[in-house]
Amino acid sequence: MAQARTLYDKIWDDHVVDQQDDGTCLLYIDRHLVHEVTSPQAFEGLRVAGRQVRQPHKTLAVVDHNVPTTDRSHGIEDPESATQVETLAQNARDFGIEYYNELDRRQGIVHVVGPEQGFTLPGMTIVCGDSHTSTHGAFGALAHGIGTSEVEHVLATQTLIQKKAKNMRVTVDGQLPAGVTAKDIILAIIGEIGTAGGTGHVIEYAGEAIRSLSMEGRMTICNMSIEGGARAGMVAPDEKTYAYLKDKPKAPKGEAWDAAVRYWDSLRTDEGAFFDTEIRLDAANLPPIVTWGTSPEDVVSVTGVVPNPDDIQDENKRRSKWRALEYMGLTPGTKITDITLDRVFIGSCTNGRIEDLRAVAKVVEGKRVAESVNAMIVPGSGIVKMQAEAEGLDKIFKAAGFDWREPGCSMCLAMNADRLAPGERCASTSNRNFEGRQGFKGRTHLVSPAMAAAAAIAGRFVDIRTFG
Ligand SMILES: CC(C)[C@H](C(=O)O)[C@@H](O)C(=O)O
Ligand code: SF4
Repeated sequence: MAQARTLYDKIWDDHVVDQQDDGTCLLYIDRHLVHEVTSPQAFEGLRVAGRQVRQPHKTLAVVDHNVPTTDRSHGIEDPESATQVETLAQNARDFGIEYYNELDRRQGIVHVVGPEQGFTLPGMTIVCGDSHTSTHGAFGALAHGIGTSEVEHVLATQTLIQKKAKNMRVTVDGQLPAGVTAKDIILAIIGEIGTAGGTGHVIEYAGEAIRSLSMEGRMTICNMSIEGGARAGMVAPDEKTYAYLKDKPKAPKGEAWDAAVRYWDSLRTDEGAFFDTEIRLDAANLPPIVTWGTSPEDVVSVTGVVPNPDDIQDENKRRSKWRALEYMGLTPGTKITDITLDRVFIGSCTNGRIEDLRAVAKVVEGKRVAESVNAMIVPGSGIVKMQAEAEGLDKIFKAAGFDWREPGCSMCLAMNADRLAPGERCASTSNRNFEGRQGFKGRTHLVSPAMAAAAAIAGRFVDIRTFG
């Protein structure tokens, strides 16, 4: 009998082109996503070497990080952003790659766009010069970020040099309580394993709570795998995956679809397959989570208090957590629900999809954003924006006092004009709370969309389970 294999093993085996004695492999890459930040030198490298893109139709380019989220119909004012965007446009033209520019409805954050177009499919190897490429693993794909020199390598050869990672399984049993979401699951996992917990591993998320999640929820989970140190995260494909992908523009059609589904059905971890590391969590016990520090592992229940770093044994860790508290302007023992906010950011490739916006609308409908808070909602893509507007969500947001923007990465990392002022405190649905992430000396608390929405209304953190 053939050896039992994990989902990761199966996709890996199906893509190995060559293997060296030391385990170094050449892996075939099915899909390559390209954005404006990590691609300019890669294209320049091709030019210098006089090379072409090996398979242009397996490559898709989109601008997301630098674009302003205000009206772009009259061009981009900021000269640096304009150059970045124009460079990608030129590279796409020169190398014959499909490109969604800032005025294209299909434009958006690369990790929202791929699945939305059916460019992302189960069983594929997917790369992008961006760490949150792990998002696409929600479809049962092997998807991860690569560096700029690797972007050049993939453009030129449609392959990548890789060594196989270890297998890790995170099983989330039980059912999520009302008000607790995929975002809380992944923050809880990172809180448990730490930001280095997944190092050297590809994580497969399994269990009842994961199966119950929508594709959007699974994307939120896989998106933050990288924050737990893993190379990639994945969820085995199932009927929900197929329902999401069916009729997407680039998904297979007719008989090709049926054949694809038959293959996708084989992408399950076999009974008895080996995992180097196993973690188990019960969804039923999870509260809504808020981060208090400058690492995604700094998590606490909304009902809790800011922890005291003096309770930490390890001296280095104790010091770094004190530094985090100082940066965040917080004192141990402060109730999370006593923390007031200046800004709220709803968006990003973690939580900028339609389901996230629906969750926000449900919380804020008929209410007003607190006087002291400036709150913005940035849809993950033009398609998300259109869908939200078709459902009238934009009206609910604007009536409540939210700023409704054009799609892009925006204040997730503040590469455009959307940023925190020094000292400003923000509830954010994004994935990183590092120092300066949302603007110099800005203070970020990571939360779910519903928690961010409630915080915007209350002007401070509130427990979404009892908010109304
Ligand atoms: C700019 C890009 C390289 C970066 C990443 O790799 O993740 C960004 O998307 C981020 O989220 O920090
Ligand atoms: S939304 Fe944020 S995390 Fe996602 S790709 Fe853009 S900058 Fe990176």
